[in-house]
Amino acid sequence: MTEEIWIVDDDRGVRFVLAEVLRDAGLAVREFGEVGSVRTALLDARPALLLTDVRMPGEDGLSLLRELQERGVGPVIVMSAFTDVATAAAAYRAGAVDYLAKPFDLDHAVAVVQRALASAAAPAELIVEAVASNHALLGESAPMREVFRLIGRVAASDLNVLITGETGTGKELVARALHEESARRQKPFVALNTAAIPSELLESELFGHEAGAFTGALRRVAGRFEQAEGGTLFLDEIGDMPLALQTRLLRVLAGGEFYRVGGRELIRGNVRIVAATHQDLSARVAAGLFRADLMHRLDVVRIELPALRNRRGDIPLLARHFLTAMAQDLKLPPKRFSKAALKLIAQREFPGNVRELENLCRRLAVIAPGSEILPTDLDGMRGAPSGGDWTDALRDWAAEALAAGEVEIHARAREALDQTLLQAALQACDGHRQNAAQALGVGRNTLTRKLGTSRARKSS
Ligand SMILES: Nc1ncnc2c1ncn2[C@@H]1O[C@H](COP(=O)(O)OP(=O)(O)OP(=O)(O)O)[C@@H](O)[C@H]1O
Repeated sequence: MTEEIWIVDDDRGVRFVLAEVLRDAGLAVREFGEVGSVRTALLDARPALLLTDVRMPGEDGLSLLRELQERGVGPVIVMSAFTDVATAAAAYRAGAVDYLAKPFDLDHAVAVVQRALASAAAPAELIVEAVASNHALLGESAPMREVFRLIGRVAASDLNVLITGETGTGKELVARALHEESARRQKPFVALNTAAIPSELLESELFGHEAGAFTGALRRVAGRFEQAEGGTLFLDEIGDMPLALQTRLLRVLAGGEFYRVGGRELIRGNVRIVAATHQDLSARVAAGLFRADLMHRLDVVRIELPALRNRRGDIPLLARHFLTAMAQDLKLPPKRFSKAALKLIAQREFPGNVRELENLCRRLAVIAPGSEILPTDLDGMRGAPSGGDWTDALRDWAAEALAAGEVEIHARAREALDQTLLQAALQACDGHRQNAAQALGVGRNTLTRKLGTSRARKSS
């Protein structure tokens, strides 16, 4: 008998089109509208592969998935319209080999099924196929799918995680997702930014203090460790932690016990540590600024968040999400991006990463006049001054001029700079010298003199 693909979905339409396209691909298919009938069928048959929706009336697909996992039935591919990191992580935890975000492209669905069948003999590598959502952590690029996969894998464990990535790449969101996906989710998630707190206060901030421990300590205060009891403590910018405190933290992590500042009572804590840094921690270790043993203790699992410029594929999804969310938050009429505007945005550099994109969308939601955002709305809306383009060109020019043995290149460059700025300002101010001088932040006389020099040069 040909081995069958089983499709479990309460939506008859989805079952129908999926079954059709799989049959067209030469596969045998059997359809189920609910979990109960799958259970009955399992009494005398086994599928080659099972595709199941996660949310169905009555029993859901995830409990079926767990059950199949225990009985060694698989592989299973999960389908869901709730394509957030939480659903993806839960699916992988329960043993799914792949994930299809609804609505899915049918060719893509066939490819995913064929790939799962091909690798069914070998232990399947878990891949998030397409995760797009209106939940917190968004992304559909390959590097972000890898991040989701890691979150799904390690969230349930108590392993310490180190999240690295440039500023604004979403490190705190990942820390929260790790917490939300863990058994600790009912307990507190406590965040502490090590760089934002003066070093002399950091110890009592972390471990708390007793009344009278230092001047001004009137009452006993619980530190972040105690506040996070049973939950997750997120230590942001860990690379900036002073060395003395690193030693103390290491001892606490090794022994699981600590004293409040000025206290005698030994406190035993049960806290999962998730740390983050935008710095190269190994370089800090090499420079003697960070303890190697502490790094190893924190860096049990590492999640590296890619810079936004290295996952430009995520920009349209994020931009649309931020624009809609901002309009909703601010109770403004909804706006959307024109294709051309979105294309321009996706080409930007974003040194401030997702945070910078979020800020840009916030401004567009408020400022752009029409309901459709056009390329012209982006004029003058730099996330951060780039400067990169022309200074790069200047550097190349200088390198060439020097290589060619030219002299007095500084004077020539200054002259070119002055003239370029002057002409741009005059043009912007319709030739009005006083306004142009003001716009540039130079005196009118300076402007006239500089214009004079250029004329004198040209006529000589
Ligand atoms: N993948 C993402 N999906 C949706 N929002 C995101 C994503 N990544 C970042 N953001 C948003 O961008 C902003 C910055 O994210 P977050 O604070 O997590 O970055 P960070 O890496 O911790 O930054 P820093 O190093 O400066 O503390 C937040 O408002 C966050 O909600």
